[in-house]
Amino acid sequence: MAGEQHAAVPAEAREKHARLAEQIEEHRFRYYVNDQPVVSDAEFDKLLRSLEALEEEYSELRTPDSPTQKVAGAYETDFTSVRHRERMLSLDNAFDDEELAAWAERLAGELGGIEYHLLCELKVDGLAVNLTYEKGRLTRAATRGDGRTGEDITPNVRTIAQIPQRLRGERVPDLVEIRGEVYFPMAAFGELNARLVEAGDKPFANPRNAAAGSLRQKDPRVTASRPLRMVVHGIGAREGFDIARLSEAYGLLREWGLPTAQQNRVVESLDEVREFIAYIGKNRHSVVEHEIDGVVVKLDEIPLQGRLGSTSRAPRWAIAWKFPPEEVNSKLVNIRVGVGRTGRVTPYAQVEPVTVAGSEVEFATLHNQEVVKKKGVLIGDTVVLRKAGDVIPEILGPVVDLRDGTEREFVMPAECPECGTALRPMKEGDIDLRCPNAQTCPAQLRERLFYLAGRKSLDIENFGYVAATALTKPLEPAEPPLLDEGDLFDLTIEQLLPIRSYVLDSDSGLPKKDPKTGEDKVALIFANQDGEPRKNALAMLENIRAAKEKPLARVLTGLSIRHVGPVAAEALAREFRSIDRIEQASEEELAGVDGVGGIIAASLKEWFAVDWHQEILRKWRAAGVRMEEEGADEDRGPRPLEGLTVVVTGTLENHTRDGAKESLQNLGAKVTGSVSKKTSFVVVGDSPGSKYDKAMQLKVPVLNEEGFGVLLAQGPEAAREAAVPAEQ
Ligand SMILES: NC(=O)c1ccc[n+]([C@@H]2O[C@H](COP(=O)([O-])OP(=O)(O)OC[C@H]3O[C@@H](n4cnc5c(N)ncnc54)[C@H](O)[C@@H]3O)[C@@H](O)[C@H]2O)c1
Ligand SMILES: [Zn+2]
Repeated sequence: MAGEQHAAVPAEAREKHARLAEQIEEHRFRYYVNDQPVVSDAEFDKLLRSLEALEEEYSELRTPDSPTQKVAGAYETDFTSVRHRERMLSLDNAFDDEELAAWAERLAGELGGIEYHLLCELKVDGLAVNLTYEKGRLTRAATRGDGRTGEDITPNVRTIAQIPQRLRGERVPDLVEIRGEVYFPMAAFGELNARLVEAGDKPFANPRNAAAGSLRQKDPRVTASRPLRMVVHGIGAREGFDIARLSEAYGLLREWGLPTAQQNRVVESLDEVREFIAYIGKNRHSVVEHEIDGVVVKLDEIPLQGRLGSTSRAPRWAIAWKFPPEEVNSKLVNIRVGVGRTGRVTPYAQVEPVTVAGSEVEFATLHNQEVVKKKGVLIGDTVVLRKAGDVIPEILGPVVDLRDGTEREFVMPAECPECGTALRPMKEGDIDLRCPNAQTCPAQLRERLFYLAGRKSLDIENFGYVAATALTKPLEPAEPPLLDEGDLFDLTIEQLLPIRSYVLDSDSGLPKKDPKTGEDKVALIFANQDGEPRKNALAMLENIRAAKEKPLARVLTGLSIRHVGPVAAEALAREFRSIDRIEQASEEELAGVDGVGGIIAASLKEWFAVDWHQEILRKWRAAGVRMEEEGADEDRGPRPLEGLTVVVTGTLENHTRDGAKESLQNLGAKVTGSVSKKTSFVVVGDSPGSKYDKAMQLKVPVLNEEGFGVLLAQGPEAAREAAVPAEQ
């Protein structure tokens, strides 16, 4: 019989099975014992799936000791092994809706008409732990191990503040096994790796490994120093209490002082499960402080769970919906540095292109040279790359166990990669290094031009990264048409036609490659092959010309004055109505403008004091760029409230908050958000809150809506008469 079955399986399939099984076992060992996996979970899952597919085809290969049939984790380790009273299982997975629906259908079939509920939970990406409480006291904590026996980690678990040593409340049972997940909060992960690297220890590749590695320490004092947390998500053996629904059990667990999840939801239909999955999928990074790799759907009725039972590795009454992986492993090919608009020099990682969370990733930011050090990554490392939603891709950590000695440390360059100027921190003590050549560094100028042409500033169409690069650092002619932004509005088509430059990829900003030669692609940017102007070059010039007429706030934004973004520019333009007036205003006057403040005021003063900035203004003015709002010189009418500072709080009956503010500003008053001794009046409507109390405390005159009317109509003297007298 056995002989016949063997004959049915081709030798290659058998070999492939053995090879895969061995690989899987090795990865499991690295993952569960060393806490240092060398492949991503997605890659691991793929291996396991191929093994399953093979066993699907040749069922003889599905022996009880196949990796597909076991809860992984029967290893000799440094810890004493302990037997769980009830088995700890893994979960079956659903990777698509079809698999989920098939599970739900099977469930309904087996229950044949009995009413039941589904409990949706988050799948916590941590490590499974079993807590045994006897007579309410925590007597043992263990890892899952192979599901029957795990590692005794009691002293380590006792260091986790969130886990009660003693259950509180009235209905504490004689015995209960609590199952849950210990995790490492994402936000604390970088800090831990930085500490490890500094101490010369191996950094962790991701938070899940950090959780496992921190908990499985020989010395519990080390565990105690790590910010581990836990969520409970199940019950094992129990004596002395009975409960009908798992969702109700969680309520009880919470009363006992155990950390249960906040997001669990009981539903009745598969469609509601789908809704929950969709909602969590969308809010994966905002609902909790830990990583989640999916949603677990469980049959809520505990007696019915028993009826369905389990396979050798997983319950039939639950299923795990897996989210697309956000972590992949890739090779760190190089660390390059980029120069930003303000000259800040930032290292960034270039990895072998990989697809993660639906998009291809080739670059990840590294922020500064200290971050590179703290992450402990070396050029040539295999690294764990994370792309979470719309967030910029990030390197979590290196896979240290794959190093072969050829990796090298990143060295921050001493000179600007674009203009060769020696880099330095702007202020003493700054971590960030900058290229001090703000005026003509092609990188900084390119970024400024790109910003100036952007939607928040002058919004110049046909003027993108390619044009900005070509105008600041062409390959030909040797002298670029723009050495700073001063000549922007004087550009002519004759200047543009001969420019040859790299053809940049709009995503990466790097030169495209010529498919034939493999070299960086170089071309005429503004002219076609016959040397005639391209349509979009002419359009760009036309749009630059038209931009001269844009409102003052946009022109101000386009000057790339530090901290002066569109909002501050708007406030400045509204208040002063011309660049000259802004320049002439004192630092105090500038700082007093709502939406401006001290930092921006100082930055403006600094900016106007620089010669080449003045030269830009001179050239722009000569070219006809708008330097003042229309009617700026006309009489603005009387300003009877000039010099007053007013706070408006609470709801007014006859004015909106903005309306009240505007009326005050039109009459020359300054409107601020917080009450101080310098405040002239506080206008209060209904439910005014703490600002009213503050006004009373500081004895600032308080106006009700009627008093506010007096202020607008008759001025401060009359308003003071109408003010609510402050408490003495
Ligand atoms: N990268 C590697 O080399 C490597 C090696 C081995 C395993 N792994 C990874 O480990 C995982 C496989 O481990 P597994 O067998 O534990 O399966 P699993 O992680 O897919 O699911 C089972 C586990 O989910 C946990 N869980 C989290 N939230 C839960 C909840 N709300 N309710 C119930 N259980 C919950 C439980 O602890 C349970 O043991 C996979 O993600 C796999 O990729 C990776
Ligand atoms: Zn430079």
